[in-house]
Amino acid sequence: MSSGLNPAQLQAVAHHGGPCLVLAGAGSGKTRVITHKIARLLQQGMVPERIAAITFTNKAAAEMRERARALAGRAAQQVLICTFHALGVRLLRQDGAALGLKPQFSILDSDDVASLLKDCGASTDSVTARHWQWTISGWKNAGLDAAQALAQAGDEAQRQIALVMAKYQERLAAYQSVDFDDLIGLPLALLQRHPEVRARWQAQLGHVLIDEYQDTNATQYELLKLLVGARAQFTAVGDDDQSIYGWRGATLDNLKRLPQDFPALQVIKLEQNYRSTGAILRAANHVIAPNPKLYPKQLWSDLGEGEPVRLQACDHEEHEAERVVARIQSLRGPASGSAHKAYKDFAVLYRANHQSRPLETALRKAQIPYQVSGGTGFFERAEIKDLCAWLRLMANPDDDPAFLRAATAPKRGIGHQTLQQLGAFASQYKLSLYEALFAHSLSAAMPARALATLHEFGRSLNDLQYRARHCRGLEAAAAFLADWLQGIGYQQHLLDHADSAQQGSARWSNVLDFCDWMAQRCADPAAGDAAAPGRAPQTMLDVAQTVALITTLQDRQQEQDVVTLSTLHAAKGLEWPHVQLVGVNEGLLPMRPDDEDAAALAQRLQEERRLMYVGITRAQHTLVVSWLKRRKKGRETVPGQPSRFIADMQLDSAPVREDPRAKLRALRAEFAQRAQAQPGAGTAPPVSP
Ligand SMILES: Nc1ncnc2c1ncn2[C@@H]1O[C@H](COP(=O)(O)OP(=O)(O)OP(=O)(O)O)[C@@H](O)[C@H]1O
Ligand SMILES: [Mg+2]
Repeated sequence: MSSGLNPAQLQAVAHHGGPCLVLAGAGSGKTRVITHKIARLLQQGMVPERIAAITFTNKAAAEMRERARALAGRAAQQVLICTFHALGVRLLRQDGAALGLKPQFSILDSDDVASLLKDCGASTDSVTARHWQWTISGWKNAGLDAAQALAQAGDEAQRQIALVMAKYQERLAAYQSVDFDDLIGLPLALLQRHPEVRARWQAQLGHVLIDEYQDTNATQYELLKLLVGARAQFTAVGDDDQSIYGWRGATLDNLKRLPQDFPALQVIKLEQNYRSTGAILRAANHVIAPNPKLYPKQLWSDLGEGEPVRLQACDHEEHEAERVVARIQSLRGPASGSAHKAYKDFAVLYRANHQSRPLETALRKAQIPYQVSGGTGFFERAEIKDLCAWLRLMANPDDDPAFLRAATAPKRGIGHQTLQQLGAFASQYKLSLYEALFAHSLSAAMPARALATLHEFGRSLNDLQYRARHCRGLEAAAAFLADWLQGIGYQQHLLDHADSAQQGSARWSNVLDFCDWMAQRCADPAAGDAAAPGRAPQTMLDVAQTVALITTLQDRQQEQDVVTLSTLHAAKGLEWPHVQLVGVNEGLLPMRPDDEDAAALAQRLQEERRLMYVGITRAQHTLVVSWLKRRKKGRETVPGQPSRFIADMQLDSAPVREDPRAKLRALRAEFAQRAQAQPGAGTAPPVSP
């Protein structure tokens, strides 16, 4: 079990009888320490239920469970491996009664919270409402209740928010509901106020392990302290350079506090990176260098220099997406070749969710299977599926699944029964639904009113198709799209069916984004189409045909071998052989809100820099970084600048000669491992700093 661990990792795994912190850079095997330590504890006879391992995401938890099972067999399945929030649920379901919470309490998601806040008097304007929601969440994360928030409110606006918070908390209690912040805050209150519950949990947990410790927030830290108690049997692993959740209240102070709060803390540093080639690691080290150092560390790799990191300047998002696809296709090589690579070896990472849309479009066109991690894929969104159904029908009126969806999105008086009757008629005469619509004998098969609504739908489709065929140029396209959406009342439909104003406007903004893309495709190059210079203008019908092509591909969701598209945040802790970072532009990464003061901005930039570091260090063998010469800003297209982080990577710097100490370290590690393998061997020598 100790095989595949270097001496420092082994030291962390073997450390027993007190608190342990592994502090190390990306790819140095911190997560590996956790899985091996779970296995070691089980091997030493600890009951699985007494071990808890806390990860940052459900995905990371699933992966850790899998790895632990591979190492330790079935016993690992009983180990509690979950996120802080899932642990909170466990605590509350088991012992929440002490706080007046029934075991079957419900958990509100962010949209539920938004609408409940609105009921409690929060602003109905979506931007302000979001600000209120964030403020309340921030207070709750800082451990403040409504009365404390009111007492420390700096101005009238804050007082208003605190008053709404008080109502909101009352309603939550009345509805037996909790929000995400409560999943940490309430268990903390539970353990603080009820010594007998606290003692029981402390006795139950033999060892607690925490991955990505740098991203815990103050409340999570307090909860952890109460869970481990004075015995402090825990192992935390983390990297201050990868702290990327400051915006959600995570604080690096937790790293500083650990040695103060636990004087017996054993700190172990890992320095060898097992993930990335020298070229990739060097770029990562250069990028993070300007940030202030909490704990200095020097990462090295003996995987060789590898391929240079490639930089690409792209004309615009679509161009970038095409190059991403081309690279995947060329690296994958012929399916039969020895160098053939799987789709799952590739990841494309970006700063913000909305950046997935052009990538998804290009991957679909090239029939490359992908999954969007950390969010819903653009083409999976209900509103985009609705619009695509209409477009598919314009391209091919005989597309029955599209007919069924478009006929009811939005609802226009065509009921379930009418569609069933139409379907029965169509299959009897071997017609498509659309063809059946205009068949003479249909009138005998269905009531006149139903027939009239169906005919009206058919006529509006015909009309759209006719207009789409003749629609060319940006202005005509914009007018076509506006008329279409207005004609079917789509914006109202979204607002009526959203759980909150915020959700409705987010969906509408996706629709507008999609419309922008379509309009650009129809743009007349003579009119200066910035997004697609040199491309022939298309009619709206051509665009509809492209959409039909890319959205009717068979559903590849179930496939395992897929390219990953992910935000940088959701990529934390993961690794892929081939990584492309896209949209590495000033204004995108670093992302820059306008309304911050200088001090906040400096903090923000440090966090964005860590995010870039996280992105680079996901790559094992190859890394491509691209930026856009023209990028979208809201609804406009503006000239793009490469991110400052690109210059900081110093891609043209000569490869440094391998640190001569690296070889010595590797030798020493090998020696230590051999010594371990010898019967009767002593403990591993301590690792030099
Ligand atoms: N001693 C080792 N020998 C061989 N491979 C190792 C060793 N330690 C770690 N690895 C491998 O290196 C890669 C990175 O390890 P791991 O994911 O545990 O690093 P990490 O420090 O948790 O990274 P991150 O900071 O990105 O979360 C994994 O593929 C892992 O299997
Ligand atoms: Mg990790």
